[in-house]
Amino acid sequence: MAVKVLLRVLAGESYAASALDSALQAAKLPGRDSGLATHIVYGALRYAPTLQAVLTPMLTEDTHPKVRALLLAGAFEKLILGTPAHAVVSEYVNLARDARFAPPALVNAVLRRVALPPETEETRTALPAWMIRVYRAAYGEDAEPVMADLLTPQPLWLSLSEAGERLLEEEGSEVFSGPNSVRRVALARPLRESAAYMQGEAQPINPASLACVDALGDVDGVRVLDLAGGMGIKAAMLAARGANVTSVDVMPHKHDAARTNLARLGLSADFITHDLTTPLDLPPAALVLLDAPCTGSGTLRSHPEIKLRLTPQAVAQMAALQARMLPHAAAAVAPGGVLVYSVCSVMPQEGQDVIGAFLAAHPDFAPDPLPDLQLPTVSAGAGVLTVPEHGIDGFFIARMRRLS
Ligand SMILES: C[S@@+](CC[C@H](N)C(=O)[O-])C[C@H]1O[C@@H](n2cnc3c(N)ncnc32)[C@H](O)[C@@H]1O
Repeated sequence: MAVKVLLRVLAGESYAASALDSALQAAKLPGRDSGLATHIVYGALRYAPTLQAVLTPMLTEDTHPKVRALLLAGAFEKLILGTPAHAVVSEYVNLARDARFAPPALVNAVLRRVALPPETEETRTALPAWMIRVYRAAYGEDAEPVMADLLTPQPLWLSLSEAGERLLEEEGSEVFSGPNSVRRVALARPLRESAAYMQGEAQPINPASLACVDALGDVDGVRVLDLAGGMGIKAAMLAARGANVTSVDVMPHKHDAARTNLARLGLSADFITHDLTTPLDLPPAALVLLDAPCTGSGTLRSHPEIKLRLTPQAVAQMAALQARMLPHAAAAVAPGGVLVYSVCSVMPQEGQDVIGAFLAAHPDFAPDPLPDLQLPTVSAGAGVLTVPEHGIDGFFIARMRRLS
């Protein structure tokens, strides 16, 4: 199952999370087996650049993607997970033969021979040189532990009410501490089957994602525009804090998912379908959040496949889209009001550069001090970057005030 999921993700057909989720739901594996399948999929993707560097010279250009996916999983088990080599070889040869996935003799030869490459920065971090430079520039001395952390399994973060915490513990889940109202949780059963989730007492959210909401300050009783609101994770947090939320996104099906999720949480918001690269015809609001579409480069621990696809050209394209959306978000801010811009990316082009160019062209806006985000951050131009360590995502967050 892990190999089939890897095949879909490597072909660019799906993100790992959704491909794995549907495969796990269909397969109904016992808990330990689904844990192992999850570990193989994410681990193989996290280490893929390093593992592919040693596998590729042993293959030919026309080696089938199925064979590549199978060998990637096998190499991960042998070289990173530390499964005994003879067990990996025999299991993957059987799999290749029984599932008709690959020529067994090839699998046997490659998995016997494959070994870790000599250590360089790139093989150690499983990141391309240009991304290593981005991490070093953003985090300085902290870059090394940050990049090491990106290779480890991602914890589950839940925003929990007291009742939610109690319900999870009653089911045998472990609830650990966490920043803000978010807790790190080790689940005893799938989240969607837990009473806490079904009763609307738990919402998955990364602490850095919640920090974007924190950046708005006190929202209780305030009308808030949640621009690029997507499936409404931040809209839910805003509504839970008493905001009167209008969520805008270009994709109507995301509104449906957001409405369903808000209803589960006993919350509500208004939804507007609109392309934010064009003017937004809404009365100005005191608080506006633009959580812009981005490359997701700050989420490599939970979405390791992103690093396999990301190119400097894709970063530039995303930055151009963000720069087109920001002035329309700004026009929706009432005089004296606040605009928060956030992206789950650590690329300077999508964060500080977009904001720097915006502020230079809009003298009616000025950087405004951020409230305490309760997370480690480093400064990045007129905003901050959260430090993507210990399972916290890397977000760029800037807060600006409209002066007139
Ligand atoms: C980072 S996601 C938003 C996540 C969301 N704020 C949340 O917390 O759940 C970015 C969103 O931007 C939306 N988007 C992309 N291009 C857009 C456009 N031109 N106009 C409006 N929304 C757009 C995408 O559909 C996506 O939902």
